[in-house]
Amino acid sequence: MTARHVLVLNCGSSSVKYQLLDMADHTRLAVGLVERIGEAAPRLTHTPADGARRERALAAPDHESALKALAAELAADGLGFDSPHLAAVGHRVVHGGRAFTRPTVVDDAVLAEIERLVPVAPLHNPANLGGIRVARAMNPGLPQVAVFDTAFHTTMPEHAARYAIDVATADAHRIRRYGFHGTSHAYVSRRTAELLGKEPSEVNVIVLHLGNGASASAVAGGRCVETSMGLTPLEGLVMGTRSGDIDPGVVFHLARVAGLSVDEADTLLNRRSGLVGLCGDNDMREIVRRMDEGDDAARLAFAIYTHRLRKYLGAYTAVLGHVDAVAFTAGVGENSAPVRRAAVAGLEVLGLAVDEELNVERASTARLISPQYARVAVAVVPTDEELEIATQTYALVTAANG
Ligand SMILES: Nc1ncnc2c1ncn2[C@@H]1O[C@H](COP(=O)(O)OP(=O)(O)O)[C@@H](O)[C@H]1O
Ligand SMILES: CC(=O)OP(=O)(O)O
Ligand SMILES: [Mg+2]
Repeated sequence: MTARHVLVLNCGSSSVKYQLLDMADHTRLAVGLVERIGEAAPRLTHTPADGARRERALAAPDHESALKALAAELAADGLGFDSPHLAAVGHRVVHGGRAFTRPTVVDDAVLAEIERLVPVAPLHNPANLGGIRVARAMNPGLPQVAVFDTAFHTTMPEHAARYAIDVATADAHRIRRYGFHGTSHAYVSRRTAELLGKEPSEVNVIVLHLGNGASASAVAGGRCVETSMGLTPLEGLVMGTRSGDIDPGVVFHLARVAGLSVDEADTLLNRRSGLVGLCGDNDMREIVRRMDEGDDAARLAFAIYTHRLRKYLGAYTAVLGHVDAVAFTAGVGENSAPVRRAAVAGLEVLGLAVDEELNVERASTARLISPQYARVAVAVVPTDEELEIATQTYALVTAANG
């Protein structure tokens, strides 16, 4: 019997998302979420293959008890960490620095390197590490594979990855553009090539991953050459709660004039800025609804968000020289026709336009929304980070065993 199930774990600071996939046909055997870890009233939601959702409150003050609880749910269906069908656990690890350019089977040296990267990803890597350690303890014989958000971006040329700051300081503290959401950018750029009937090596694609976190990438012939997130996931596009691009002088001003500590400035820019800072909401559905009712704050937030997208489309067109497609993905990119319309508005000069009838259609599969005559294809391409993590994990462990 071949073990061909892969459990994918995405451990965030206050949540654990998980999926169990059968790699023979990519069916989801279980999908679940533990949320509000370390906060009041943590909850677990578990949906097995038959769709009969189970929910329960959880006394989970930490990631360890969250993982034990999700393992118990899986075990109840005979799919626990000791299942003979389970080939590996694939972990989303946000920061892999420059060391990790591909998925990696975790051993003590790999754990130590991920730990070494905590100072450049203090919000993400500790939770990712916790997930790996607990999963390993639950079944020490099972391969644990780390799949890094940063890996896809390690092909960026130095002139895109380096900031124009003192080189010695940058090197001493590993300050450079790493980029994130790489698993999604890789998957979506590949799917976009497929949609065009081409090989990834034949096309240049701009991917706009617009979820709660949001980032853009320029992908030339299947390789990332530029991306909007930087040392941390704070740079670039306007996000749900993060500011994206800002004059670094703002931070000095907040410290010297507004009297904020470094941690307070960090919290302001990461958690109380972006859409939520501008209008009090970070859900794009709510913002569009308020805008339609004439709400000025919502209208301005939407305008700032989409203005930033147009700037990046222009910049990345210049970086790539020739663009075959722009792909919208993640929660906002896949679902918000108004955002897609506004993001390309006025960019006919770049060959960009959407066909409004196609744009407002609702579908869950990859599709083109540009008019037939358009020079550049505009596409909506649903991302699937879990499937991509599972695929990379399975490929690695089957190659190792074969
Ligand atoms: N139908 C919709 N219309 C507009 N925006 C939507 C819709 N559905 C989801 N979203 C947006 O998607 C966001 C979440 O995106 P998602 O990719 O799931 O985020 P993440 O994985 O980063 O948590 C929500 O904050 C919401 O703004
Ligand atoms: C890196 C990052 O921004 O991730 P997320 O979108 O999951 O917050
Ligand atoms: Mg997501």
